[in-house]
Amino acid sequence: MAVWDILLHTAESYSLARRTGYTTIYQKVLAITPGDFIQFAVAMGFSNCPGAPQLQFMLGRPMPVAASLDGLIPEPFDAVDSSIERFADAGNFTPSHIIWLLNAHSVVAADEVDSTIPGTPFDSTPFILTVSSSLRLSSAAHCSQGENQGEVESPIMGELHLQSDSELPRDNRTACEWQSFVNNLERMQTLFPAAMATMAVIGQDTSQMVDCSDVVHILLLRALGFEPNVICPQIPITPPPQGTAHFPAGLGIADVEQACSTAMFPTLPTDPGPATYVAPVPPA
Ligand code: HEM
Ligand SMILES: [Ca+2]
Repeated sequence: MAVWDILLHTAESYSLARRTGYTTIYQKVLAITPGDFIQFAVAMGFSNCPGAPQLQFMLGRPMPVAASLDGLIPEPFDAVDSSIERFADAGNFTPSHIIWLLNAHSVVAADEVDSTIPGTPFDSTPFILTVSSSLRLSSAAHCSQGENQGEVESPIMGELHLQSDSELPRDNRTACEWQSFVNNLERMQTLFPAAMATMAVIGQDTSQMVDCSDVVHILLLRALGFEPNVICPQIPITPPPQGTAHFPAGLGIADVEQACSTAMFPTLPTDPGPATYVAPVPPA
């Protein structure tokens, strides 16, 4: 059975779990807790995107005891001050850590911000983890959306631009950090997984956890009835994108709102052709 077949079955189990109650299904079918499953899915999902570093996966989160309180997770319409405070509360994250983590939004599409257009990407390359910060500095907004709470107009047709992803790159505490990732894949590949490893174990006693980064597939195999001593493939590691960062067709340095006061935005080429349009991603 291929890894992808296993993932497919896991997705089906997940969907079943949502319908019938997490506790029973996670424990009896998946044999891991919801927290471990979510972190496992994150490690697998990100590690399969070209350009992505392999993420650590620690096993051993307990079953949840209660729903999270409202207001702990930053909303896209929150003020920058508030988002910074929430991350600081959660795990001593600095404003820079938030920017490191927000590299994740380079492989994301939104279903709920505007439910009439599910699968709308956050950048022009939703399947590639890119150091794509540049366009979030653009002010050449003309996209027809931008009418929902937490959403602002986007510089690219078909892209959904969050208010938080628009304001953090312009704030003087985070603008230079944001810009520092442009055309610097190595920086992203080092700092993003480091911050993810910290975030993934917030509130956990890591001395009671097991580092399963190299054996994540075994969990799935066991859940599907295979013996866990099967020799499993590693998390697939895809090659990074080649070449330098570039502006999507139709945009360039004139569209960049310079927000970092200590370094100029790098000079980048623009893709040839008509103005970029980003297609929605297929439904999950
Ligand atoms: C200021 C902090 C953040 C805000 C306000 C924010 C907000 C959002 C919103 C509104 C969505 C779209 C949800 C939808 O409509 O389906 C989203 C999606 C997503 N975000 Fe963030 N986010 C933040 C930080 C992060 C961080 C730190 C990560 C990971 C390191 C992350 C990873 C993702 C992922 C993977 C999705 C896609 C989820 C899916 O496909 O269902 N976000 N975020
Ligand atoms: Ca991308």
